[in-house]
Amino acid sequence: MRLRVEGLTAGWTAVPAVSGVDLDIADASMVALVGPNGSGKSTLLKTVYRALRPTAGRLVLGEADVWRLPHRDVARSVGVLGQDQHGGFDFTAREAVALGRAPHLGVFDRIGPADAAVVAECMETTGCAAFADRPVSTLSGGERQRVLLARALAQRPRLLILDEPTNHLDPRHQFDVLSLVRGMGITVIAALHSLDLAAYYCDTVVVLSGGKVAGAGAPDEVCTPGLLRRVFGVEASLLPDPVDGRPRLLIRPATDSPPHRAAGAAPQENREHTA
Ligand SMILES: Nc1ncnc2c1ncn2[C@@H]1O[C@H](COP(=O)(O)OP(=O)(O)OP(=O)(O)O)[C@@H](O)[C@H]1O
Repeated sequence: MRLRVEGLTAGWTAVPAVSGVDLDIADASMVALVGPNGSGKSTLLKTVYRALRPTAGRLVLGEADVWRLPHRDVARSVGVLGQDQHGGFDFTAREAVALGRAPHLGVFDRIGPADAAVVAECMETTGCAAFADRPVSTLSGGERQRVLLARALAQRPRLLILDEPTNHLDPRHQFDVLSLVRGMGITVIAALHSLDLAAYYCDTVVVLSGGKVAGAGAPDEVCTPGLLRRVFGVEASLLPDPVDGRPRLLIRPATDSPPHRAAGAAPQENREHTA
């Protein structure tokens, strides 16, 4: 589903956290939203899934203004894995994932066999089936993250919003989650802290800096050493992956960063005591 962001301004105080943002996100594309801490990534995503009303501008999903659509229509179209979601700690993992079917049920409907099949499939593809009957409160951070993703997928969204989806995940599960959503043929917008994963998996990288778009486009157009130095204060090299040729980003500290201390070296102030 195509999403157009037009002159979007939003925030929490008189000073907007994002301002004047224009983006045109193509149907079925995978977009990484990157930027330093506090640059406005979550704020922007919240305006899309209607957790924060913009103070100016529009979000057009397909042909409709997101903020004029009935709440239920948005819930049916937009799946969310948010940064501060809880996911039903009192429920089992299967029950928590089944909550994703709610927008598709009538007020008095109970989950039917077709819904149960969707829930089972989403748990399987996200690797949650093994702990389907365990209470969410007993799961590890990474297991819980996968349950929340399964719940978002159980909505069968046409736009999937992921706010730091790789948080808590080991490397294998980070790859699995991003490969999975990339292969679904739906529009995905993911706030990511790993610039390397952003470049490797996404069609488009959007860089936010101070609430404004500092760059947007294909990874090799946007992830340039100059832009990444300016926005993140790091040195970066974009190289083709030696195996599959896709873009990889090597990041190192900027030359003016505090000096790197060798692993295992005692901090200066402790040395006298340990000598
Ligand atoms: N609920 C809130 N109330 C007040 N200010 C907020 C709130 N949420 C975010 N902010 C502020 O808005 C700005 C943008 O925050 P936001 O969470 O969008 O950044 P982010 O790019 O997602 O950051 P991070 O990478 O640290 O998650 C920050 O200055 C932040 O302190």
